[in-house]
Amino acid sequence: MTTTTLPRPDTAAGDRPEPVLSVRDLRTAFKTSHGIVRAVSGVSLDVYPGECLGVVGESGSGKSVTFASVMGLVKKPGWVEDGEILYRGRDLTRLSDRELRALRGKDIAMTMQDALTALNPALTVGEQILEVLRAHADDLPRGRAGRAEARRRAVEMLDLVGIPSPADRLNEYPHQFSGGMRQRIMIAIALACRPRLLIADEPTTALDVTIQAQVLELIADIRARLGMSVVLITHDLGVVAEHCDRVVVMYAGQVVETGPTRAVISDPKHPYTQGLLDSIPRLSDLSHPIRPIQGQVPELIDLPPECRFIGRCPKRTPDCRTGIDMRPAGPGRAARCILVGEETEA
Ligand SMILES: Nc1ncnc2c1ncn2[C@@H]1O[C@H](COP(=O)(O)OP(=O)(O)OP(=O)(O)O)[C@@H](O)[C@H]1O
Ligand code: NI
Repeated sequence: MTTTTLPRPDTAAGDRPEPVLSVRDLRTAFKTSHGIVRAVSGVSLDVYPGECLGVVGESGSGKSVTFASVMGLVKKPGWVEDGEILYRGRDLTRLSDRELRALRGKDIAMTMQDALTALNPALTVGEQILEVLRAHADDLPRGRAGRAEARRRAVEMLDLVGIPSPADRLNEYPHQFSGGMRQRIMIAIALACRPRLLIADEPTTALDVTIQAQVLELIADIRARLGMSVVLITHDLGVVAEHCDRVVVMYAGQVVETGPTRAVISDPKHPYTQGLLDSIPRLSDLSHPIRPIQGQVPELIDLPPECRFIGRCPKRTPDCRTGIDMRPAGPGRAARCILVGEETEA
């Protein structure tokens, strides 16, 4: 398939700076006993300085694998087959493990979907933050002064994420914290070296609604204070609507729609995005009944070239069998649907 050229985001407000992160035509696969699972097939996206980008899609659409690829954390039987991952102009797919380790935490940090398994149960939260600081903070003095300074920063981080009495709680283990607090701790660890880019993978799935809102507010607040970019991975378009400047909608390992959040939500161009909207009570037009998208995500093995949404699409036509690349769909927008061009011309 040809390389997808994404339109630049709306530049009406002035020229956009260069993206912090540019993913181009990324392909990541897993070898399984059933065949090769193509979890990510040709994903392209950009993250701009200071923005919050939402990445949304149902379970299994390839959100986590896309960003595990960015972090160089895809493990066997998986591998990155092809594509470019440009971080401030450097292609991360060409870096050695050592160079990638140096970058992780310091430049790009990711909080994992499952806070309990991502934290080390055998180390206190203080030790885990100090580990990151020791590995990356090159401005720390040597010896005792350095240790004291690292500790001070660890307390500051726990305080920043809203953990009460941070100096005391530094010496506690992950299991001594609630689910919401563990998510905060993971964010504290991720932020310890003040990365330029934070990738938050489903930071709120396991949390109750009030705590969810708190964690998202916290990320927004820190983003504003530290001026970093955030990628918020979620299956909840409602979360995207509230917190993200732009959105990337993924389906079956591909990007199917991208654009400024407000534009995409008020006028979705891809039937899958429309389907996601209709399945969310808060966002769907209340004059229509709320309905989940019928059918299932196709198995990602030996997929034909046709549109991957064809089996579930209420608007499918015989032409959808040929498959399609992303098409421009308005300022800063693109969608992978043959109806897009026709609609604009009509
Ligand atoms: N270790 C693995 N072995 C085989 N296939 C895998 C593996 N990890 C992921 N996959 C495949 O990649 C697909 C995409 O997974 P991914 O975790 O990226 O989805 P996701 O969009 O993050 O979903 P969720 O919302 O459930 O987190 C999965 O459906 C699965 O088929
Ligand atoms: Ni995931």
